[in-house]
Amino acid sequence: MLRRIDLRASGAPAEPDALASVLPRAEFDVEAAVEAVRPICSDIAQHGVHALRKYAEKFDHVVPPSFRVPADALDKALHDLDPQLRRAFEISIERRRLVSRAELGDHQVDVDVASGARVSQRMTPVDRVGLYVPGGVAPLASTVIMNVVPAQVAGVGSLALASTPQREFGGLPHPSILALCALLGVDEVYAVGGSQAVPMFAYGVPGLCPKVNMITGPGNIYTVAAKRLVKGLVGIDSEAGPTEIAILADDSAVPAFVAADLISQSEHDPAAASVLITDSETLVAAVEDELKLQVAQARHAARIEASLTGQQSGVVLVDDLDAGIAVADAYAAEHLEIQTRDAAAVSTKINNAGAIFLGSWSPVSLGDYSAGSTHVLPTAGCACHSSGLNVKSYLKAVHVIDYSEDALAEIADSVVTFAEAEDLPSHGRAISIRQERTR
Ligand SMILES: NC(=O)c1ccc[n+]([C@@H]2O[C@H](COP(=O)([O-])OP(=O)(O)OC[C@H]3O[C@@H](n4cnc5c(N)ncnc54)[C@H](O)[C@@H]3O)[C@@H](O)[C@H]2O)c1
Ligand SMILES: N[C@H](CO)Cc1c[nH]c[nH+]1
Ligand SMILES: [Zn+2]
Repeated sequence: MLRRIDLRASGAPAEPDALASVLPRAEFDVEAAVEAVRPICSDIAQHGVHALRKYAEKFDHVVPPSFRVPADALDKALHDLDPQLRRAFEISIERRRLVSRAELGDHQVDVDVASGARVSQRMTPVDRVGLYVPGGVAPLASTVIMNVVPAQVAGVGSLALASTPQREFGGLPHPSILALCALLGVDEVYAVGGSQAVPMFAYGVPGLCPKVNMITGPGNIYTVAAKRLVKGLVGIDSEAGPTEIAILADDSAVPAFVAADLISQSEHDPAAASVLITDSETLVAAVEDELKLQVAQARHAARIEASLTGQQSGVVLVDDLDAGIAVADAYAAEHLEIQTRDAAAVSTKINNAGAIFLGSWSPVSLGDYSAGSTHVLPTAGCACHSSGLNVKSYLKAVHVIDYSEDALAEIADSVVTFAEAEDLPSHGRAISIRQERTR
């Protein structure tokens, strides 16, 4: 089922870039999708609600009676929430909040670089954030938690949240998403799908949604492309697109677990990527057998099969564990599972991954819902430069500079020299004028 990329004894490229270029990746990438969403973004910027209606009809096949979800719909969703599901939500919130508070840490910086010369750093939250929760393929209620909890812990003052309108629910987002918003105290909720919600948040829509300063949350390739387009006008978190799982495994891995974990992430999207990296032919054969059995029993078999057989998925065969580590690092997976002997030790050799799951008992699905970690993670190789969504994503570092007259005098010549070297003498003058005044 999985295509094979055999790097054994072939002198696999040593440089990470060259190695990455022979690994499985999607053909239709974010850059390609940018051209599809560019006109949508400018249409919404110019024509607001009118354009939102047009694209809701086209992509979501329902036009909500009101794009802003009424307060009573939020209350009703929470009231009607199944108690067992509510308990699962609460556990997930509790764990994500515990970890978020720890992420906040103690970031007070006050440094006296010389006598009377102090540089401090204050962390300030982004004022207003637009959060996106995917709902096109499946209603990802857990993504409400992954967005809202760290934003609240960071102290973001104004939170707006959007998710796809659902025909089945009269154009409202899925009730489980609304219930979680109510549970977490988010009352500004929109029934707007990803490639429309991003420009709505970025430009603002008069009479509906005030502009935000930052947009976070995952989505399909179009949602991610829209975020790339508006980046700069607003802040964005990492590009968290179609899900990826890479599993680095040796012959100690349990084939049924490996297959189940590959399938679990393929369930998200025909464009999702599932990659097995191993030096064991025996494991590959056993995983293939398991895939056949397990895919046949899966509710979303067609979607899973499309993902597993797509060119973004595959088995990468390597000579040994060290070669596997190099492949995993070059691939920079959103999720990397390590199912080898001494997985913890192996993980210390990995630099590039959105999140790392150790051993047989920490599958990605656990992280998706209830581990306490984030599930909004960088995809398409972005894990080599970006982090998953966390409390710090919503904070800005502001340096505060406080020098006394004597401390400035002490460094004045140095600054003037530096300014001259850059041919910016007026910069130097702003220093020397102060020295003249005080003489
Ligand atoms: N990386 C992460 O952290 C992470 C987390 C959760 C989910 N995901 C991914 O999120 C995605 C969820 O899929 P979804 O479809 O439900 O996402 P979604 O909610 O982002 O997409 C639905 C929206 O896509 C837009 N759209 C659809 N077709 C379009 C087209 N042809 N042109 C322009 N826009 C179009 C519309 O706005 C539609 O409302 C999956 O790919 C999943 O793997 C990623
Ligand atoms: N695996 C997804 C992150 O890529 C997150 C998710 C939400 N629900 C289920 N899974
Ligand atoms: Zn998932």
